[in-house]
Amino acid sequence: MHDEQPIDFAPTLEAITSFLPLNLQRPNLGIICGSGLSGLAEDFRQVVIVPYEMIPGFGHSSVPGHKSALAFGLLGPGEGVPVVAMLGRFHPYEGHSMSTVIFPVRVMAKLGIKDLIITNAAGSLNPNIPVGTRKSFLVVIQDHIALPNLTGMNPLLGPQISSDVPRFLPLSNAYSPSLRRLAFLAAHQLSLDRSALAEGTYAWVSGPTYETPAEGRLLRNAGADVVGMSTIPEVLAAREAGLKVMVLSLVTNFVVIPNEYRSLREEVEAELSGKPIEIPVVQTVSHEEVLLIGKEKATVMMKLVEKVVELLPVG
Ligand SMILES: O=P(O)(O)O[C@H]1O[C@H](CO)[C@@H](O)[C@H]1O
Ligand SMILES: Nc1nc2[nH]cnc2c(=O)[nH]1
Repeated sequence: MHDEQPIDFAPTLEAITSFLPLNLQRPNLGIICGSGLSGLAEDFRQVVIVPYEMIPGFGHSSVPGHKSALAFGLLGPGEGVPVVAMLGRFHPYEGHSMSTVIFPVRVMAKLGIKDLIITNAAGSLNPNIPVGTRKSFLVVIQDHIALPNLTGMNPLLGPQISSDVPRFLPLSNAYSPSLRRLAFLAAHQLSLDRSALAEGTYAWVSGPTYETPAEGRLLRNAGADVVGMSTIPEVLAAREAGLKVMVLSLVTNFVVIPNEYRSLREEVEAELSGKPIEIPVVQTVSHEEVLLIGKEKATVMMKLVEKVVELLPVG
């Protein structure tokens, strides 16, 4: 599952830069576009698209709503900031190894990015974080719970990629306070409703199944606000490389976490006594719903990211 050989980035970096004009070769900022959020790159100027299939070491993103390409371009006012965006990411549930999942982040770090904005679609575990149907609900992630990390599936397991990276990476400050502040400042400057941007904890699960009600309760009781199947491997790789990280989750659905189960015994007994009771419809989540909300609400995410870029200190 983990590479034993030191990683040779040279062929990957050479392949990528061969597509790029000089001014895009050293991006300052990386953006990872989550499910349905690849539209984030539509506002790039002087855009150059490099398909993953042209990049040695990159996998193929097989999830609907994830394109499979890097987009380079300029974002923000004036000359613009050179940025690189992943239009589609890799998830372990697709069958990608952890090293493939985090490889693009390591490559973006080698290209020179200093900050990484990671976006995702996520399910809400917190009744105070509603789902983006009419309004948009974004969550600035301030912490995470990664059950795979605690159970022998940490993406950084394996030999150190170089002696420059820490063997024991501290994660108490994984989510950059300065970037998180910028998100709230940006929301204020865009006059977003206060309730449109929350702060919360992301739970990483492997997927591809969505949560059972009991799993949802477990994660909620453990302190998570939203849950998804991505992001944390990328956060770890970014922190290992010394990047500043901000994560924005677009809440696409509620995770169903009833406190009580309906009693089938009572239902059957009522039926037998001739007084059938109303059977509630059990809600389920689907990736189609995730993509629909993602598509509808990506604009707000995009505006917020653009405003953050505008507010980023120069240099
Ligand atoms: O986290 P992203 O890739 O945005 O997508 C989320 O949506 C998919 C499930 O609908 C999962 O991949 C989950 O992680
Ligand atoms: N695990 C998980 N991932 C998601 N991605 C979008 N919604 C969800 C969800 O409800 N659960």
